[in-house]
Amino acid sequence: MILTVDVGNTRIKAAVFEGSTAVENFVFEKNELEKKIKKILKKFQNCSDLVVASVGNIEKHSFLAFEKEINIHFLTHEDVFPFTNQYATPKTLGIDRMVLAAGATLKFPKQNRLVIDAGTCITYDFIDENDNYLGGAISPGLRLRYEALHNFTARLPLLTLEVPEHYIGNSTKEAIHSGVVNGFVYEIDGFIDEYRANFSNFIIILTGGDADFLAKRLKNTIFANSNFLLESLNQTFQYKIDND
Ligand SMILES: Nc1ncnc2c1ncn2[C@@H]1O[C@H](COP(=O)(O)OP(=O)(O)O)[C@@H](O)[C@H]1O
Ligand SMILES: CC(C)(COP(=O)(O)O)[C@@H](O)C(=O)NCCC(=O)O
Ligand SMILES: [K+]
Repeated sequence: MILTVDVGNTRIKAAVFEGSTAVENFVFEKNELEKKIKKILKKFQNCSDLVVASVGNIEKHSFLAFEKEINIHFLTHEDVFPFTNQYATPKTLGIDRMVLAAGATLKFPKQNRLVIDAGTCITYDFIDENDNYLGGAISPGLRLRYEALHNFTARLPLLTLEVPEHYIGNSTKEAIHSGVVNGFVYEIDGFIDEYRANFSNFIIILTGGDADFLAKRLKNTIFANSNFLLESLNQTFQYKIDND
């Protein structure tokens, strides 16, 4: 069994895999890391490897306490990936984006793929049918948009997610909800339309903490898979074993 851990900028997601099946999923905060991992390893004593992708402020040493119990693989851009990286700054490419790109490449061979991860940030990653990773986009995620409006103005309240009644917001609150939620949805539909206009035959993978919320609201029909990053981590690790 493999324990996969995704350290994002908001929270930590983990899953135990038996082959390609996620047996159990976990979500927790950064300050709970050691306690939670300990608990998971106690429950799943057959776990042989722990595979981590971190873009948060959690480094390899945070896992050293488990070194005696389990093999630790803290992925970096120096690991083997199943695509050709054409990003101009490959060393600064987020490891989460590399893992998503690897998962998309392995799971959907010989086609263009667009991965959209709606987490703290929205990331767009495009891998063409010849397995070239071309890049994509980074923009603020849903909660970040609400927080930014409040943090960088004098008069805007901090609101939490509510679906706007109308695109014409008729109060401060409604205007903010419309700007954040509709802006979020229009942005993603706009990007998808742009890719569609330029590439035929491509698959879209939608993931991240806001994926389910989004999937229902996009003009484009896409199925959300909020487990795609953890599944991709599991697959990237298998690929690393086979190709190292
Ligand atoms: N319980 C929750 N705590 C925090 N964010 C949540 C929660 N449920 C849904 N979200 C949404 O998930 C987004 C963060 O997604 P996530 O994939 O966890 O981020 P990251 O991978 O960057 O840590 C936020 O924009 C927020 O709207
Ligand atoms: C863009 C990100 C902050 C997204 O993080 P997340 O929303 O998954 O927490 C992360 O992938 C990152 O730090 N990237 C480095 C810059 C780049 O990918 O080019
Ligand atoms: K993201």
